[in-house]
Amino acid sequence: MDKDVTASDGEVQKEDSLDVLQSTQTVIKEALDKLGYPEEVYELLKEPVRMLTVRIPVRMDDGKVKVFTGYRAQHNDAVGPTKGGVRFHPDVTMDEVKALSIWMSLKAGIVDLPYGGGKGGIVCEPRKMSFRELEALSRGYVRAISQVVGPNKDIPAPDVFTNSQIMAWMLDEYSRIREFDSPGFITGKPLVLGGSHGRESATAKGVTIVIEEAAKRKGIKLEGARVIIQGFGNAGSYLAKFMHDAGAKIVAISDVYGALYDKDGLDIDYLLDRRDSFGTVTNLFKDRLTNKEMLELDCDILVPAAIQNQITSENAHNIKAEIVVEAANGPTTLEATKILTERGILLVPDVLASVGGVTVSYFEWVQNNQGYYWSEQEVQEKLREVIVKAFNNVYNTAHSRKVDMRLAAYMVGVRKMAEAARFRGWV
Ligand SMILES: NC(=O)c1ccc[n+]([C@@H]2O[C@H](COP(=O)([O-])OP(=O)(O)OC[C@H]3O[C@@H](n4cnc5c(N)ncnc54)[C@H](O)[C@@H]3O)[C@@H](O)[C@H]2O)c1
Repeated sequence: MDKDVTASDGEVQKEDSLDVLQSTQTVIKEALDKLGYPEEVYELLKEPVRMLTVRIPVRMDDGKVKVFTGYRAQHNDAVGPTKGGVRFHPDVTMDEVKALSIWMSLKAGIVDLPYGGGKGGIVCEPRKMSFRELEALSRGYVRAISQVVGPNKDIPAPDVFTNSQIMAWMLDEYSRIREFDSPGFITGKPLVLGGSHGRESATAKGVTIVIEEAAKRKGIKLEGARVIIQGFGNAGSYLAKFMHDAGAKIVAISDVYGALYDKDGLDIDYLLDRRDSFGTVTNLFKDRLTNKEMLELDCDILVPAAIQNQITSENAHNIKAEIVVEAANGPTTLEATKILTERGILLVPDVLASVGGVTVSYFEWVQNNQGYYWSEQEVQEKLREVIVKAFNNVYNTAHSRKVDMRLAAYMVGVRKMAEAARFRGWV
């Protein structure tokens, strides 16, 4: 069975998140070694500098109090304040939050933002909670972490199952506690509360730009290119739309229920129209493939945009794509990365491919700080500039240092943080 993000088997999920932390640490170690940093730098960067666990009591609609567990990890603040999303999910674990905070540091380094990485999570089942309960939980979380967050300390954002409404409640709670309006405390806000144009589709826009750059390197024209996208949620659905608009042929898409395939290209507008708010649509069709079958179909570009551990040593030999772009976090194992690279497939790793979200979050924070707001076009132009530069930097590092794209991305991502820590006299 696919390991679902909604899997109820807590043990399996815990093992997965430990794997994610361990494999992240493995690549960080390799990157620091390649860059010639001593062991103490790795000792500092292998774990967050600060990890807070909080208990949040919430009076539920039935009158009883339920106490939720939440986390906030701050990986490293040598470069600047930490930044990263808060996820609401029943399977959130401390190790997962730690690993995700490290990834945020790497992403910030790759796009050269003045941040370190942070991440938060609350163990809860938001799909079974009322609006009122979600508001109370969001406000309770901010009260519990208010001492360690702030516009110049640690800046939260949306993540899995959190959205602009939740960011608005969190902003309001923080502003009440501090007794002044501080829109730069959180990003991913509604536009009327200081949100940025282009934030919602930023991740998919970033992935689209990365695909354009990767396609150029492989001599593939996007017009008519055959694309497979796993996952039809926020990332996958916007991406399908952008790629479709760019003239690519989306031959397959999938969600948790299965995959749809048409070698002549799917009707993306129709599927977007029928998709529900959880990113599912394939359950409306009888003729479905499994996710596993879909990943091995013939195509030019494959984009895993759903969950982790999808391309492993078991199926990496059967992937037909020339380019694999990881829109999801951790969809390819380290073993599979090696296999794909040896086969000449251009793999764009998650820490590079999905930087669009944090980049536009940064733009939002900058606009909040200066109190001057940009047009959609300005946001898009600045995003393209940042992502093209980051892609070139990683691609060139991979070639000049003769390493795979994942290790190259980690080398680029970790360098600024390590240097900043050194200049500060920490290591
Ligand atoms: N949305 C963002 O801004 C953003 C930013 C960075 C990284 N990501 C990563 O992209 C991935 C998708 O995020 P999202 O925001 O689109 O999530 P989402 O919850 O909106 O959508 C997830 C999609 O994956 C599908 N899915 C769930 N379990 C599956 C399974 N076992 N097999 C196949 N499909 C499955 C769901 O049906 C849905 O279509 C995640 O790994 C996330 O961490 C997202």
